[in-house]
Amino acid sequence: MAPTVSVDEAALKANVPIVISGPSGAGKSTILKRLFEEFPDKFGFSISHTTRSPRAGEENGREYHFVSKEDFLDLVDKKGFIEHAQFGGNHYGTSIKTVEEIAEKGKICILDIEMEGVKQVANHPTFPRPRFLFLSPPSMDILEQRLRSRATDKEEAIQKRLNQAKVEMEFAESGEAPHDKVVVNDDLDKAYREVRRFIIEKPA
Ligand SMILES: Nc1ncnc2c1ncn2[C@@H]1O[C@H](COP(=O)(O)OP(=O)(O)OP(=O)(O)O)[C@@H](O)[C@H]1O
Repeated sequence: MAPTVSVDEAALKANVPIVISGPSGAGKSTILKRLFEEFPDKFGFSISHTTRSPRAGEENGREYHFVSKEDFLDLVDKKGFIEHAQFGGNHYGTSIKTVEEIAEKGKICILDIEMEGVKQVANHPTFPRPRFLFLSPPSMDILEQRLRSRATDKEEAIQKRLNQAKVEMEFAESGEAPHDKVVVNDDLDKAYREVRRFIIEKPA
């Protein structure tokens, strides 16, 4: 058994990371963009590791930390990822070190993670529990309208996202979900204020 990587618990407790999740199209990017614009120095957005090759214009350490499959799997063994997954033959993961370095700079790390990753973070053996925020669309119909008007996906991709959204909503409503707060993104300004309050105001 490989030894597990060490964790800077003090830094992660002083600046508790925030995990934001929610179906594709719920508005996570829109709300986070606003938050980073309003507070340019307060947050860090974690950069993932991947085994896929860099695309033209991508830089190691900017879009991703590009690593070999061997190094990736070695870090998996050492429990060095708070969550990781495989898509299309490539591995992707969020390392403890990346999140920790943001906390050590006195910033709050914001993690935009999908449902399976959320489960892994919540069940990680050594990583201190972050705070979990779920962003929900007001309804499936409105989610569908937003995905269509975003106009970034083909029909098949939209159907896939909607099916996955149902699974995510069911999980969020189940007792197993770790979410500390659910924000419904109906009116964008209102949802933004709720997200900001949750993120900025630490729990008592
Ligand atoms: N409250 C809102 N009212 C109307 N439209 C909204 C609202 N919030 C977000 N949108 C729009 O919905 C679309 C989806 O939002 P966004 O891309 O931020 O979702 P996301 O959760 O980041 O999705 P993904 O996980 O696929 O990146 C965008 O076109 C955005 O402008």
